[in-house]
Amino acid sequence: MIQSLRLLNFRCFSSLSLEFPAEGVILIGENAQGKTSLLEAVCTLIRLHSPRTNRFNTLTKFSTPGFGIAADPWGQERKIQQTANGLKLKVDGEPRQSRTEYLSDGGLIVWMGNEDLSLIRGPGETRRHFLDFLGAQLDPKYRTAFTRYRRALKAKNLLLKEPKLRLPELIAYEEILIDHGTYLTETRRRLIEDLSPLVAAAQLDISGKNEALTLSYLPASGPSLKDSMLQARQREIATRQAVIGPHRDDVSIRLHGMPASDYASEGQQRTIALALKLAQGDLLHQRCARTPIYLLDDIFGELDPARRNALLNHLPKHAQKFITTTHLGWLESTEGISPLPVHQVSENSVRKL
Ligand SMILES: Nc1ncnc2c1ncn2[C@@H]1O[C@H](COP(=O)(O)OP(=O)(O)OP(=O)(O)O)[C@@H](O)[C@H]1O
Repeated sequence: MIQSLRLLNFRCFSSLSLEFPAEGVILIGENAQGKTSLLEAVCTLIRLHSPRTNRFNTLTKFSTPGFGIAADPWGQERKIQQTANGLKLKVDGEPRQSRTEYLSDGGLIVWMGNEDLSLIRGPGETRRHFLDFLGAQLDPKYRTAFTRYRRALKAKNLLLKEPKLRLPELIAYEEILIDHGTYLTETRRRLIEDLSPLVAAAQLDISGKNEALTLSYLPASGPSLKDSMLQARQREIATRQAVIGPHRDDVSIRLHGMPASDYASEGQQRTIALALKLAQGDLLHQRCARTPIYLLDDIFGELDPARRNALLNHLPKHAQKFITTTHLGWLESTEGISPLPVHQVSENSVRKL
């Protein structure tokens, strides 16, 4: 839970200091006023990750040298500062030497936005990203394996592009990829097993219908990543790119046994996307001591009252919610949310209504 948030040169905000109640807040404003940026700041501070970009530099306000975010999630004082010399991290005034160390006792986030539809319609990358964001929150070793795998994959791909084959180096990178890739593959398989019943339950909750929703993991390798990689080596050398490994995994999402991307209606696809994110939160809530913070970016205007109410009722009772919206037309027909205070975001400043 966050009680106070301070921003310096973050996106469109020069300097901002806000207080939030335990139950959360509704942030209302016209387009391009900074609503999403506020949610992004919370996500970045807690998970060192922005759902909108992989490049921290883009978070810095134009023409300023760097940004800062500070807040007090779960009673700790956390601060991150992006400077010309990189990212500086502090918890309760003490520097944290690495992102892994900073995240080791950090908090949990569930982000829900309209772009979640791409979990159903988009490329495999979006579904891998969904698993990675969850995996890294549940298990710090997952994040380490992911980072090392990605680094080794980049090096292997560069090596495969060299005019002359350097086999011993290629084999050395393959060993790193097999080691960390196997951890990622096994963890992702378990995540899908654990998520499956939760997604089906959330789907039932939101749609109100018994629509059979199933998830299955589609690894881009056989039962042994090592065997698959060895078998593919000649092909990878010929095509000059690494084609085997968790960077090519996918997740199959089926409604009534048919691929949801091709057969589900737009409304059903939206419901499935919500169910996936709710299940993500349910798993975090079940497994971890802390309740996730829910960042809901402009999704309520799009939902009918029944689905909106079902979604809100599904969230853990004491979860803090940050909800952005461009209008409050939906609020009257929504149960269980009226005590949330409303803050107006306008021209890069925020005031309580
Ligand atoms: N690095 C940056 N420096 C300064 N301004 C930025 C930066 N990045 C984005 N902006 C601007 O910040 C403003 C707020 O963007 P944000 O996405 O937070 O708005 P929003 O209120 O969520 O809008 P919408 O309702 O359209 O989603 C936009 O005008 C955007 O162009």
